[in-house]
Amino acid sequence: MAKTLYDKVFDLHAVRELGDGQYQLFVGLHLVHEATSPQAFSMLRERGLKVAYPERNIATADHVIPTDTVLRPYTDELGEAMLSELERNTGAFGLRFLSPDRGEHGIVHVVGPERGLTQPGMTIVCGDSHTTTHGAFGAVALGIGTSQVRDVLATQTVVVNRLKVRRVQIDGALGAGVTAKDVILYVIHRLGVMGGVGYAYEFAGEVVDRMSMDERMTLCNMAVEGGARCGYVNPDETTFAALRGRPNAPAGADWDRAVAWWRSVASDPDAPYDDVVCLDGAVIPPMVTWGINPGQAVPVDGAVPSDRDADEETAASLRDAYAYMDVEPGQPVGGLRIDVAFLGSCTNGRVSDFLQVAEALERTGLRVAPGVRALAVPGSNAVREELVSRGVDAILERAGFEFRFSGCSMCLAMNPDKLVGRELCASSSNRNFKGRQGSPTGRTMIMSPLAVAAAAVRGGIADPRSVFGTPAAPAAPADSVVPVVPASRPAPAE
Ligand SMILES: CC(C)[C@H](C(=O)O)[C@@H](O)C(=O)O
Ligand code: SF4
Repeated sequence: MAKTLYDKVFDLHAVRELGDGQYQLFVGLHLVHEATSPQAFSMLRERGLKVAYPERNIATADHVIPTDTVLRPYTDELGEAMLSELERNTGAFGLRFLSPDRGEHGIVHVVGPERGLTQPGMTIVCGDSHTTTHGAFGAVALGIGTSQVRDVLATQTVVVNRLKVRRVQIDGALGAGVTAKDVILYVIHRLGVMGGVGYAYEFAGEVVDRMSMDERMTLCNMAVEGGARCGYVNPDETTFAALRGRPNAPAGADWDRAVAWWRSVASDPDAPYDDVVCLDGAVIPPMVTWGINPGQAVPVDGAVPSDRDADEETAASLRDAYAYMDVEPGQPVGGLRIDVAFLGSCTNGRVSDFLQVAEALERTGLRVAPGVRALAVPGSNAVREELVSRGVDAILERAGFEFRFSGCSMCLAMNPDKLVGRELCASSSNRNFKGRQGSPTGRTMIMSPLAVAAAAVRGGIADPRSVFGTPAAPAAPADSVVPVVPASRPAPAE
């Protein structure tokens, strides 16, 4: 019987059916970070349990680590304490730890793919909602909670519900200057932030087929912001080319066998879907959020929507957003003054994101506007080293960006990188919730890296197509978008 990738991978990993739509699923790869693992390790200790398959559990540090230095001990005491705890836990339980001290660290959703750990046909979990990112490689990748982190450590299995599958088919061609970030903001705006609840999103169609792996990761990263527990793209030649030669990818005869198997897990052409949504790529504009959830987005040359014809619940959430963001219905988003520009995160902190911005800044000679604090934070240390080797750090710094060490940084501000007071931030991250970037009253507008750069140089929200001209920088070649990881130590901070 024809099947989707989701159903094939799910069935191959289902250990047993528990009833009520629940299954015990074997986990191929469990990624661990410092924010959601401490309690899980404590629970193992309390029960005297070991980690069942240590080699299938790999840890990194991302949420709390500072980005202005790599020198230990960190001056931020909480960050230092949480990192030390992760070091202790991974040491005691025999997990591989991608240590900042060896320059191996990075945001969990950046390091998995760049190390070739993320592969098609796998089940991947992590105590982090944006685990959906790994679906870009044709994996079934799910965010889990801390008690499930405990379960996976102890048994390498997790109890999950089987999801329905919605094919989100985007055909046609994107306009010049329109990026994967705009596509996913558009999808979420159209289908709603709760539209994907109960579904896995299979992203497909001509637009997705043409995307690089970096772009597919941006797309899948935010599937969860549209309510989908999992998002994926069927593996194809782009996927295989990106995996070839990576440290943990199969090699030699194993490679050919793996590729044959990876092809076989892709959705069958006649696979049945629970729902299909078809979108035209040509009509997608550069998007920017104006409100307090990722679905409250408009074209960058659009205006804050009115609550006039909205149902009561929507109207209430619109009014909440107007008040928090200090905007009015009908007000154009273009020109809204920003205080901070943040380039980075697991959504858009990869090599091609920074290359695209550097190309635009260098070509136009534009500089960050006075009064704007602009941060460029690579998603991993390997990304940072690749950017430095290409001279991208110098280009960004000449244009007025601070070029930092890698981490989650101001995406969530569980570290010293925070907004202050009512500051408004143009951000390439994925969430614009109230207080998300570290100040309880801080404001976030989500957009593509190019739009962040446009806002940085204009001092306010601006259409990247008019600031930098079109067509925008071509995407980086597919073989360079995810660097093959070096294992060197980061250069010490000045
Ligand atoms: C800290 C972690 C639990 C959280 C998540 O699950 O996504 C964070 O990464 C985020 O982006 O909000
Ligand atoms: S970069 Fe942001 S979204 Fe991604 S894992 Fe870190 S905090 Fe979460």
